[in-house]
Amino acid sequence: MAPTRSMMMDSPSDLNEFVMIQGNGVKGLYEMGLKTLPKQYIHPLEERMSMMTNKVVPQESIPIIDMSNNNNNCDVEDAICYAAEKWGFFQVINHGVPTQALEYMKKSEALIKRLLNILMKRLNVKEIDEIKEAVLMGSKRINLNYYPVCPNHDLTVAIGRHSDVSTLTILLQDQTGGLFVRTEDRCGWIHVPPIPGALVINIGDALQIMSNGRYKSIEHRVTANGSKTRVSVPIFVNPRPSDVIGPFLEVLASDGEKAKYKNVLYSDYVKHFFRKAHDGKMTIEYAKIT
Ligand SMILES: O=C(O)CCC(=O)C(=O)O
Ligand SMILES: [Fe+2]
Repeated sequence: MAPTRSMMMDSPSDLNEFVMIQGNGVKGLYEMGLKTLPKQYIHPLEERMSMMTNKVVPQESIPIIDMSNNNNNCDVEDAICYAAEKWGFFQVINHGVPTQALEYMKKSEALIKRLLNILMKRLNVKEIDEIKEAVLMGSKRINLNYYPVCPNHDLTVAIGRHSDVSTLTILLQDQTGGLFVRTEDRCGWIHVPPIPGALVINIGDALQIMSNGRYKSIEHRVTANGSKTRVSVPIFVNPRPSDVIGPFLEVLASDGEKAKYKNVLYSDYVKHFFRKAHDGKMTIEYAKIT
């Protein structure tokens, strides 16, 4: 029997050629009509959501913050800073950003600045001057993530456990669901339910470092789905590659706090992240003072 296209996909080099080099992605595999998951995508047992060690905690939920609550701006600021300190993840509604793609990218700038102003004020950074603005949001990247329907979806993950290397990430997701955030005790996962019109905000490693650990960059992952496709559009707000990041002096000066992280060149930090497969929160160890 002549080998079929799907049989060829069992060979790691053919699969790599088709998905990566020819740029077809996993979308190409889906369109080919594969009925079973190529074995290279099968994840070890301990990474699968079906395992007890990965239990979903349905009663927990990340905060949902109404940004239009202008009568009491202090409440909005408190809610954002508390969410950034405790959860590292929150959803915002009534944020003033249109959610149609191109407009979303253009108009997100004002929301990013508002969030960073609020978060900086709490760190004793009174003003975001040009230098601070560059280090906080000097470069941005937008991704368009398409997650096709996946055969044997329980044997794999769509995106493995990781934390983002950004300052902040702003994410627009469709109504499929599947994004999970690590619980504080690290024993379970909390689903981030799609809310029409909402944006998901998370703190990235760069802001965890610059805030000397006050704001948390939390591990998250995306599960594969056996019946529905999923689309998400994250905007990663980053320092520039040439920036050196470390705890802000204002944070350390406030109460003589000791630096938990050393100064690192941001491009080195990002290189370190991409040097290995997604592995939870391991990247930040690179900047930790031990
Ligand atoms: O698609 C999602 O919900 C999350 C994507 C993500 O975590 C990432 O691109 O870093
Ligand atoms: Fe992420």
